[in-house]
Amino acid sequence: MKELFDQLDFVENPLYENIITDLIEQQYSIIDDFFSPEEVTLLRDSLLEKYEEDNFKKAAIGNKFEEKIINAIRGDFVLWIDEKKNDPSEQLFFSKINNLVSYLNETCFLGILHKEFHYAVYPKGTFYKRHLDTFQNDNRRKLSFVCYLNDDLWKNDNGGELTIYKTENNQEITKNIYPLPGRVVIFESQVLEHEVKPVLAAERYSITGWLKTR
Ligand SMILES: O=C(O)CCC(=O)C(=O)O
Ligand SMILES: [Fe+2]
Repeated sequence: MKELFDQLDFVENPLYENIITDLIEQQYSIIDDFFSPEEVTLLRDSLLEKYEEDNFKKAAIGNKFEEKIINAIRGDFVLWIDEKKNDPSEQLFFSKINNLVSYLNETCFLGILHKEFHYAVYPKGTFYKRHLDTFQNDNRRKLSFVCYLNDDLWKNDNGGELTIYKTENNQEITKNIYPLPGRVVIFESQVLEHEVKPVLAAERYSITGWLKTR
C-alpha cells in the first residue's frame, strides 16, 4: 500500500520529460530558459568575482595525473565548483541540478551518483577542438551539461558556438548551438563529439559539468 502512495506522489514534469525524449531520440537536448535572467545574472556575477580574483586555472587535458596544457586543443580557463561551499548562487544552481538528477534517476534508472561542475571562461580568440568528453580517462561520465551565462547582448557573430557532430544515415551532420543566456545543453558524454568554435568577440561564460555513474 505504501508503495502505491509513493507512486502517487510522483508528479510528471513536462520540461524534464522533454529532455528525456530528446536524449532518447537525438542524444542531446537544448533547453532555453532553464535558468531565468535573474539566475543567470547571479551566476555570472559569481563567476566574474572569482575570475577577477584570479582563482581560475588554464584548463588541462587529461586527468589530474597527466595535466598538460595544450593551447592547440583548448584555451578556456576553469574553476571547479564545490557544492559544499555556502555560496548562495551556487546553492541555487545545485538545487536545480539536483532536482533534475533526482527525476532522471527516478524515471530513467540512469544511476547517477556523482556530479562535477566547473565555471569556464573562454577569452576572445579561444576555442575547444572537437572531442569526446570521455577522453579524459573517465568513462563514468554519462551526461554532459553546459549552461551559458553570457549576457543579453550576446550576438551570434561573437562566435563560440557549440557544434555537435552526429551520424545519421551514414552521414555526418552538425548542429550549431549558440551560447545564449539561460540556455542549457545536455548530451550523452560517451556518444557525441563536439567542439567550441573560436570565440571572435567578447568573453564567453558558462558552467560545464558531468553527471556520472558509480
Ligand atoms: O562550452 C561548451 O559549449 C562545451 C564545453 C566542452 O565541450 C567541455 O568543457 O568539455
Ligand atoms: Fe566537451
